[in-house]
Amino acid sequence: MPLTLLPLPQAEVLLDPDFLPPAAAESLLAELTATIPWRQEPIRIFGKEILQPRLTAWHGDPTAHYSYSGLALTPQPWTPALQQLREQVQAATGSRFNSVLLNLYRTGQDSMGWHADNEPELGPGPTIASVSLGAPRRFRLRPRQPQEVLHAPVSIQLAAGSLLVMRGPTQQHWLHAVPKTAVATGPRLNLTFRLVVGRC
Ligand SMILES: O=C(O)CCC(=O)C(=O)O
Ligand SMILES: [Fe+2]
Repeated sequence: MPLTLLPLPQAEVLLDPDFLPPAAAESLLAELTATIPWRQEPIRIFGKEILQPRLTAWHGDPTAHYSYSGLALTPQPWTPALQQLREQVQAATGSRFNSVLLNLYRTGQDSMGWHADNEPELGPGPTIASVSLGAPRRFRLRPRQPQEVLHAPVSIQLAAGSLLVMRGPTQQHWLHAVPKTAVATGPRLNLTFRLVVGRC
């Protein structure tokens, strides 16, 4: 199925629920879970140091430096599996990416809080392409200023093999999150492909 534009104001969010065939999604999940050097990074929240509620990794071109929630991330090199997925995602989106952030949500207790991917390194109106593997989880979107963008929060079930694209004004006007769930949930692995532009 092709990418389909979701009818959201001040946003360009596209979804292909069947980007990867189930068998390909499953073998990629097994390979990445086993071979990626996963880390649980500390972050500062309200002046307090805690560990992120998920495992992460950052891979990309050597020039794609990035900071994320106060962390300075130097990319690990592309692995053959990540490079192949990058090419598939580039072909499907018509966009170029030089890095990928991987998030491993080990159980339903792992999560990602409300945020926008609006770091200066991504430039204005960034395109972010998100591939999900493993257990389905709810991806939530809500307007940053509900009095300006009149729309209720949106909940999208991101299942294994799905491709979600956020581009154009999305990060400027909307926030997104992956909330915890009390439902017993196996691991979910998400990859967000990004284009980091150099700072001068
Ligand atoms: O896990 C997801 O679906 C979202 C990940 C995300 O928002 C991010 O990496 O910035
Ligand atoms: Fe994000």
